[in-house]
Amino acid sequence: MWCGPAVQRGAVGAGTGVMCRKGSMPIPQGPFTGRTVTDLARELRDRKTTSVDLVEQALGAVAVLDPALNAFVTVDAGGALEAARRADEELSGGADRGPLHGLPVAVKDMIMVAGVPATMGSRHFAGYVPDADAACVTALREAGAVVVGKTTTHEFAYGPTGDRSATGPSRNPWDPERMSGGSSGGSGAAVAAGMVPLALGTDTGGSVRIPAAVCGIAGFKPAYDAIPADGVFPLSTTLDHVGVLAGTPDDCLIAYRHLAGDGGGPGREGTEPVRVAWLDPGAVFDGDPRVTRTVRAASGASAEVRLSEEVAAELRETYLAIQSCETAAVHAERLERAPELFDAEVLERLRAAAELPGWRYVRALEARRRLAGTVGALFERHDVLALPAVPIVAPPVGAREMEVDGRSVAVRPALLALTSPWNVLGFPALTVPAGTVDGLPVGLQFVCRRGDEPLLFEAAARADAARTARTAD
Ligand SMILES: NC(=O)C[C@H](N)C(=O)O
Repeated sequence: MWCGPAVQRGAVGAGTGVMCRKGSMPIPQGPFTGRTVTDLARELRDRKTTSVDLVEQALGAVAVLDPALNAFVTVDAGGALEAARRADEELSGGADRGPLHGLPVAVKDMIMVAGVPATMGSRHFAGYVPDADAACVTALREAGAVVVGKTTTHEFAYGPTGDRSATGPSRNPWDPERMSGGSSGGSGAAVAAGMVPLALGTDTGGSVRIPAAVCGIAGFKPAYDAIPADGVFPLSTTLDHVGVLAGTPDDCLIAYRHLAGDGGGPGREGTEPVRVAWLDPGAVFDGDPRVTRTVRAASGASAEVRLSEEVAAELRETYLAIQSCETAAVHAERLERAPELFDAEVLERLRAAAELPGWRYVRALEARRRLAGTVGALFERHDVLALPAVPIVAPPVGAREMEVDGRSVAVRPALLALTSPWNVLGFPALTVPAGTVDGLPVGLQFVCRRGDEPLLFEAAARADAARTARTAD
């Protein structure tokens, strides 16, 4: 029997012993598989579990499952158990901090957690221990969540493949020979394998949505700066976004409301149906037609829009120019002083980035303003755009070319093609599971304008309900 991580309830720690197989590969089912944040919050309030118990389940799952997946760089068992004990005391004393209170969460290793090593996936930061929490970690702690550890990132988050990290590649729970995506690949694998119910990631060109899509979970990149990035190591400061990975879009929304500087914005007021338009990905990237078909069928779109080839090309070039110049600025001293400490592929990208002339950056900033108007106009008649998050299934770990529909496709541009435009424009974008192709998950991405997040989540909830109904048939 072959079944995905989200199909069955937890084996590890829950004692059911469920392990699914594809070929000879065991598919892990951790204790949080199929348990939503709302389920866990109810279990805690009904005294069916405690935060200490949930944290012990997470730690147990990491011990059993992580050797095959490499989702975690650092596990803070002592700190987590202590925080869980405090959470239990507060809850039993009636001090309820809301749905995240007492829940174990994981944090990408680009985000600072006080007293816990932060490597950014790089040998440059071996032994570095920050002394303060990032703002998003403070917000999680204020919501009562318990940080159990730090997750694997592509070195300095500079790569969507998640397989170039000082501590080795993170692997996909659906098939550990495949990538879990990047750069928040550890967060994707940790949630998809049910080791934790929720994880933080960062997304500069797709790094939350890519792992979420290829690991079959939900991933939300909010509007630019909606979650403050203080205490997050930069990749490209005007493209970097902090985001959330979880089992369902609803869980992402719950976390987002606690993380957003503005409290997550207003709820939805109108009762009009959400107008969802399919954004034909063809002009942007020629991907796997089976992925496009599967995602489209799940989208609930009632109209179709296209970007011109020129606009698609301008979005791509703008993204690359802005990211290259900004990341070259972040790493200029390291590149000069200790280039040998970088992974070879990351070094090659950084060197190429540093070659780009300054006028390209200025032009790209101008283009970004123009593009916001052009693409923003699509939202005059539609509330939400739907498109695949990633136009191919998870490539094998280490692959840089992959056969797609009888052609050879370059993996990195393929992974980034449909997610990076929304970093350039700063629009909120959410991916949800949309089914499988070749037994591997594919993600459906919804995009909206800043302020329309309630519509985005409503469109996603509908697609999710339809998918769950289909799965149950
Ligand atoms: N961090 C990411 O979103 C990936 C990065 N933008 C890249 O180009 O590799």
